[in-house]
Amino acid sequence: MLYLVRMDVTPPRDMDPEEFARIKAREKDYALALQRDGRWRHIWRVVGEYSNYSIFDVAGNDELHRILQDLPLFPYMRIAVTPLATHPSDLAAQ
Ligand SMILES: O=C(O)CC1=CCC(=O)O1
Repeated sequence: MLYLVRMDVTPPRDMDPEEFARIKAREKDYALALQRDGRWRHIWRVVGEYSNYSIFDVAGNDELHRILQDLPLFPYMRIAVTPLATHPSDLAAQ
């Protein structure tokens, strides 16, 4: 199943910048591993915001929830998930 996910990151004001840099490095490693295995299909920065839009291709809600919950930045994120279905006018679906 495909999901559009928006992640909005709010770094804690009082966190040591070096600690936050370490969390971001772990986040990047985690995201790259999921991109390499094909489950995190795309990630785009939202212009002017500390946010991204991502496309995930996973078995279903439970797998996506586990992936999102294990994000190192999860405690500092608001996440919105939109499940995607095939559009009848999609050329690829003809
Ligand atoms: O910077 C972000 O948008 C949060 C994030 C998700 C994966 C990653 O590497 O950073």
